[in-house]
Amino acid sequence: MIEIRHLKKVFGTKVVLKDINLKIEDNKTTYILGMSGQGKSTIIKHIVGLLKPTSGEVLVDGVDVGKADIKTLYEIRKKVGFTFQEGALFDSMNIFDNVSFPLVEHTNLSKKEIEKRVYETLEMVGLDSERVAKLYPHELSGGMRKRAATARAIILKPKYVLYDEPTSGLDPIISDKITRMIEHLTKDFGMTSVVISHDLKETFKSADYVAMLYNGVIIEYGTVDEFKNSSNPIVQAFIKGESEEYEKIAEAV
Ligand SMILES: Nc1ncnc2c1ncn2[C@@H]1O[C@H](COP(=O)(O)OP(=O)(O)OP(=O)(O)O)[C@@H](O)[C@H]1O
Repeated sequence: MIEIRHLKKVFGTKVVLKDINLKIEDNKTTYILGMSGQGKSTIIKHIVGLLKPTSGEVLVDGVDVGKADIKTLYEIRKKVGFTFQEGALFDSMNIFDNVSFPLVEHTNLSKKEIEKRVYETLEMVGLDSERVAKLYPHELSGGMRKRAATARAIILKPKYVLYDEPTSGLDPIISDKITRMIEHLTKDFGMTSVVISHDLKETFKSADYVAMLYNGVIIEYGTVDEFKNSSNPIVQAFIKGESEEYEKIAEAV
């Protein structure tokens, strides 16, 4: 399980995360929602140790990531795959080299075994492996690039996968396909997915749990139905996309 306890993060004088408490259930898909700039990416960067908490802790299977030494961090990164918005793939490498990169870095598998695993994983994310392996990222569509980035994130067969806005910039049909891919990886391969999103349609389709971040804390957490029925006015304004209402409440608190 991933557990976040009293996580606080301050950049300079800016308090981005005040007191985050969240348990990510195993083998489920948890969506983290919130307006731009609220700190959603900042939360998941703590899970893989790319950022250190100002205070509080992030535990991955009981191990405190913020206090982990390099060797422990290396083990955690094998367990937690992630795809980030920026720099998801290396532009100068073809898809095969991009996807095989973690295997080359973290394992002693033979060339033949690596090849087998890369091709299998490309198929798992719904890509035609023979066709895309030799292509470069710029030769793929946006949706295909997200799938290839996911292939790289899951190539080490991680227990947890973190997705940073996997459907942003994609049309509704491709977004649906990406959501189905995440569902497939969670349900059929027993992964635990954490998805950062603004996309309510996709969230409501496939989330087991939804957490909403606002003003440095998680203001709502529950199943999709619980979330939709939240009595929190900020959650309701966010769901309805009512900017005036949202700002009015935000100013009042
Ligand atoms: N390394 C950093 N140094 C300084 N400030 C940072 C750093 N990383 C993030 N921030 C600031 O923290 C805030 C939250 O950023 P973050 O990217 O986590 O938000 P987000 O909710 O994921 O936003 P979006 O939905 O737009 O991606 C922003 O104000 C950002 O400028």
